Amino acid sequence: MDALKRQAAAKALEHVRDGMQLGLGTGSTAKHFVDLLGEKVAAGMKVVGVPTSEATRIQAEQCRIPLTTLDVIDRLDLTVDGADEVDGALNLIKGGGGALLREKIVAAASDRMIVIADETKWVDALGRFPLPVEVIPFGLAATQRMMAKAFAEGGVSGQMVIRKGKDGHVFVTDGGHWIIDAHLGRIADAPRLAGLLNPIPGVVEHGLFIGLATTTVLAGAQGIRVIERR
Ligand SMILES: O=C(CO)[C@H](O)[C@H](O)COP(=O)(O)O
Repeated sequence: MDALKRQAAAKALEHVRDGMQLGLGTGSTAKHFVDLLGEKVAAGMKVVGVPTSEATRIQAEQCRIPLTTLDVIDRLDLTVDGADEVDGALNLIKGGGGALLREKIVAAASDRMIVIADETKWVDALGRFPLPVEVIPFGLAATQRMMAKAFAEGGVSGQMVIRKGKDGHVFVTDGGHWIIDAHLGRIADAPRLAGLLNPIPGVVEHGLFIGLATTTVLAGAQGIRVIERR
């Protein structure tokens, strides 16, 4: 599986040109991309990156990839990131690694977003992977009640679990928030559900990435498939 992730990352690297401003994703697949990009930079390629998490920032610094922020530049040419699920419309579930907020800010500031993944991430409908929702701890029960209402209106339901870290404590995001993983099963209309979650005050962001990915690179046993958004 790791070899497939690296293959997808290598394919995405073919889209990187000298002088590009890049969003750098988070997770085990994006980690391969940052590694490979670091090799290009060491060989003389000139790019600048905006990392989507502290983990990626540390990795990119180790790889000596020049970094900047969205306070200094206003647009990115390309973001390359992983995903937990990708559907046929290239809508995504992201946030398995807990970086969904910065990932969405960076993707939204990018002209293009290439999603890199092994083929197990390709799904008919989003939702088997629990939907990460980043929330403010204050008033959590009220937020969860509003989320349950949004889920019901969106035709889904399921358990909401506050994410814990490996140490057993509540997982805290880079932004200081918590994550609720919503076990919804199958989301028939992901754009509609995204629209229902957006206005909830205690919801900082959710892991439905609608209309952001322009390309998906899927690596499988039979080879690499590149799927462009229609
Ligand atoms: O959204 C993410 C992090 O917030 C990741 O991109 C997603 O979880 C996929 O990770 P991996 O490449 O390790 O399977």
